[in-house]
Amino acid sequence: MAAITAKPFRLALLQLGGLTSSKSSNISIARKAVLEAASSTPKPQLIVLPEIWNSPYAVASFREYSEHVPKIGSTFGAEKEEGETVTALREMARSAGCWLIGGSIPQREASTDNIYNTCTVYDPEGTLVAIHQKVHLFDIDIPGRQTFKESDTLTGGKTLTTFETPFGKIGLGICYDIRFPEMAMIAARQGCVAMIYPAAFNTTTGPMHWTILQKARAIDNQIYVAMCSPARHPEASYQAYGHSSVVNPLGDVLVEADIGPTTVYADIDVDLLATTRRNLPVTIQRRFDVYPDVSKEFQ
Ligand SMILES: O=C(O)CCC(=O)C(=O)O
Repeated sequence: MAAITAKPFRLALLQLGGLTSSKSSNISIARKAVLEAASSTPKPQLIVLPEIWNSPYAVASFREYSEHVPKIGSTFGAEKEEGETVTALREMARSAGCWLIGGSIPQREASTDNIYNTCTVYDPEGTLVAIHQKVHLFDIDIPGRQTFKESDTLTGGKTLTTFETPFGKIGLGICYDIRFPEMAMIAARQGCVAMIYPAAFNTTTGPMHWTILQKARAIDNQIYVAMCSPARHPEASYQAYGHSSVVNPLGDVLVEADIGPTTVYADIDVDLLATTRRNLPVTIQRRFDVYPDVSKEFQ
């Protein structure tokens, strides 16, 4: 188990409202919210946007709204080909002077023509520091209530993603990824202080599982867990759950939005990570020598 080296930091989750089918208007909404959060006191070090905020959350829209995402390490102003949302996100991070988890956007990979649900992360200079392509695609069918099949348009990512900041290592997932506990466990064991999920649950599975999943990932792994949703929009084809929230390593909900547009803030107390792990030492009591490999059992 990698040691956690982290410093206290403040997290802001932007539950964007008023999103429409206009990408440029959605970018303006995001920019305004990022700059407002950055000018709040105390200033947050890390700002998070929700899942698929620049496009309608609809399988039929992802290709039309998709953009080119350049390579990790690419710097502000250096990429001529990148999509307009990536350029805007770099500029937001720079103007805000904060780390920015840019929610997720549809990404088109030119070499394969695949479309991904992709989260990009920027440092305060606007350098692209991490890219997470949603690994577990949201394909569910609850008859009469919620049916969605991302795999009609999207391809699942093939890698897990963490990134380093001056205040600690952060693990990334996107929405449905939270249902797969291995991702959070691996990130925690690699030294992450938090798992952060841009997300957009719905009004069926949100009330069922949104909070309990965050608590489960937090308690299992003794880390912070955050999910950032868009606000509910009565006219949208997909009704997002809202309720952006942060859960601490003990499983307490530190902050939870309602359904409307808002920004919620949480202070990440790294001492609590150490105390929780000392008092309830499950992280060092795991018996990997006993657990069989069950990865083939359900195939
Ligand atoms: O897991 C769920 O219930 C919702 C997931 C979802 O909405 C998504 O992955 O976009």
